[in-house]
Amino acid sequence: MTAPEAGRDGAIDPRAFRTVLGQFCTGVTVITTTEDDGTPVGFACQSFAALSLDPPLVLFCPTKQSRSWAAIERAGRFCVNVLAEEQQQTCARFGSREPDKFAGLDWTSSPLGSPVLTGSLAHIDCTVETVHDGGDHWVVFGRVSSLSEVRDDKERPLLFYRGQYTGIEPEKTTPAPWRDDLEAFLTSVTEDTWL
Ligand SMILES: Cc1cc2nc3c(=O)[nH]c(=O)nc-3n(C[C@H](O)[C@H](O)[C@H](O)COP(=O)(O)OP(=O)(O)OC[C@H]3O[C@@H](n4cnc5c(N)ncnc54)[C@H](O)[C@@H]3O)c2cc1C
Ligand SMILES: NC(=O)c1ccc[n+]([C@@H]2O[C@H](COP(=O)([O-])OP(=O)(O)OC[C@H]3O[C@@H](n4cnc5c(N)ncnc54)[C@H](O)[C@@H]3O)[C@@H](O)[C@H]2O)c1
Repeated sequence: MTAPEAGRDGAIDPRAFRTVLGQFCTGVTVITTTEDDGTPVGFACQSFAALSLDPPLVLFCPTKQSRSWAAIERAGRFCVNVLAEEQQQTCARFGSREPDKFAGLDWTSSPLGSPVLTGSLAHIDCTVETVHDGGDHWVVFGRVSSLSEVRDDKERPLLFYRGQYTGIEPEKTTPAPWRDDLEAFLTSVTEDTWL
């Protein structure tokens, strides 16, 4: 496959951007909050990451037109639901413009009052800390208020890769052999250790 070319003025072609950035496989989250009247709100979000351990911060990037972000900004709080492999349909619904994304779904309230989707792998309850400009998106830093239990180490995450949903192979619920080396790398503490 030939490399995507930049436009004549050096601009990056949006399709090429998506194709190349789509090589970066991630998990998927649904980020939720509630309106003042208690109406639940949420959207599918791939651009989520751990940011800081001390203080405990996470980040996500909503598009500037997002009505879910407008609701989160008003509420000042949100809950990150880390999706499990079985939640593909849920993800598709929260990635759509369906008017009632919560219809027929089971959910409970987090300690801060944001929706926790039943069946999620984990959830992270946050307050909005700061908001930064990110082109056509905002970069939102959230302060972690509380963390869920981890359900079961046999559960597998939903993944998004090349613009499609995928998952970890069924038999791969235990660490691969190379994992020992990775573990040693991740747990070695040096001045520039990230985690
Ligand atoms: C796997 C996956 C990962 C995703 N990751 C992200 C992510 O990281 N960040 C992100 O922002 N989105 C992401 N999306 C897309 C997002 O989930 C959907 O766009 C979702 O519908 C947004 O919900 P909302 O309530 O914020 O949007 P809505 O406010 O319901 O709008 C949906 C979309 O319509 C457009 N829109 C809204 N209002 C207007 C208007 N007045 N005029 C014109 N257009 C308008 C916007 O582009 C908006 O994103 C992802 C989707 C999927 C499936
Ligand atoms: N960061 C985002 O806002 C983001 C991320 C993934 C998907 N989406 C949206 O979800 C829908 C489904 O996506 P698809 O099946 O067409 O996959 P796609 O082929 O558009 O996505 C491939 C990759 O491109 C990037 N990407 C796509 N849309 C982006 C955007 N608006 N801003 C920044 N990066 C973006 C992501 O890294 C994604 O993994 C589309 O409407 C897409 O815009 C948005």
